[in-house]
Amino acid sequence: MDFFRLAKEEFVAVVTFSRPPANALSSAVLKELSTILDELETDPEVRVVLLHGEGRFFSAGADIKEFTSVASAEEASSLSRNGQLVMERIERFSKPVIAAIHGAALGGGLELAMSCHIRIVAETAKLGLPELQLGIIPGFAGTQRLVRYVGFGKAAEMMWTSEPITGLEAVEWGLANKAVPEEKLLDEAKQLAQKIAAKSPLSVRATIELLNAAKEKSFAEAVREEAEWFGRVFVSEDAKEGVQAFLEKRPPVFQGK
Ligand SMILES: C/C=C/C(=O)SCCNC(=O)CCNC(=O)[C@H](O)C(C)(C)COP(=O)(O)OP(=O)(O)OC[C@H]1O[C@@H](n2cnc3c(N)ncnc32)[C@H](O)[C@@H]1OP(=O)(O)O
Repeated sequence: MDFFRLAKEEFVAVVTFSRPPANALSSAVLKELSTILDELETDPEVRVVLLHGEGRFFSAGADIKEFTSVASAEEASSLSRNGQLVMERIERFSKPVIAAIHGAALGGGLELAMSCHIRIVAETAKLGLPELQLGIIPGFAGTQRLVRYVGFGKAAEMMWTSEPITGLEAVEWGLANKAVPEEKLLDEAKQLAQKIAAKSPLSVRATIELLNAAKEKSFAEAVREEAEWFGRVFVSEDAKEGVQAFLEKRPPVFQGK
């Protein structure tokens, strides 16, 4: 691996993005991230993925230096589509993906963070979509995900001014779950990851599918799916264990079966 390091701690895979100086998202980075996701998806020892950046930033976005070799509209569209597919893969990943964001998550860096299921931010982190400053637009689905988190007006303002918001503002605006002092960021994110990893991977997976269903299906269709998932999960060994543990007044131990 050239751009990421992987450490597994008690069902949590900590994925460290390390591409100095800015953790810029080149095509090669996106390809490697995809390969890592393939590996983590089938690893039974991994129940939650925690993504963070090494160095000064989570990620300063797509690799601007790479843009100079993009010659045509078709090539640029394909760069955008390729990034969108990786982001979509993360949003649909069968295990929770948490982003721990410090320094800056700008452009593609914020688009990556927005495709994760949960964002924990450093209070002082800067989050923004500054692409219009470069005379371009967000291309890794940022125009669509940002508006879902913060609404039309704030999304428009963030893009049109190119000005980032702080981690604290991101929580106020609904873009991040929790803001903490930067020195506590990784610990807080790991604690959250551990809490989720203690749940049954089957019920967690079902909720990811259902949360994503809200994105594209009608309410009626999605709640029908909820009932189907409810049935599937209800007859699992983990469901028996959860109920038994409650009755025996002890914490459940889930096996993912
Ligand atoms: C479809 C997706 C599209 C996109 O994502 S477009 C990109 C959107 N992102 C941006 O526009 C952010 C660009 N970067 C910045 O605004 C600033 O940088 C920062 C705020 C992140 C940091 O500013 P400061 O602390 O003054 O540092 P520094 O000297 O500007 O950057 C440090 C080194 O990092 C490189 N760098 C920063 N961002 C990128 C990037 N997105 N792609 C490639 N390189 C980047 C710089 O060039 C420099 O490098 P060197 O030390 O060699 O001069």
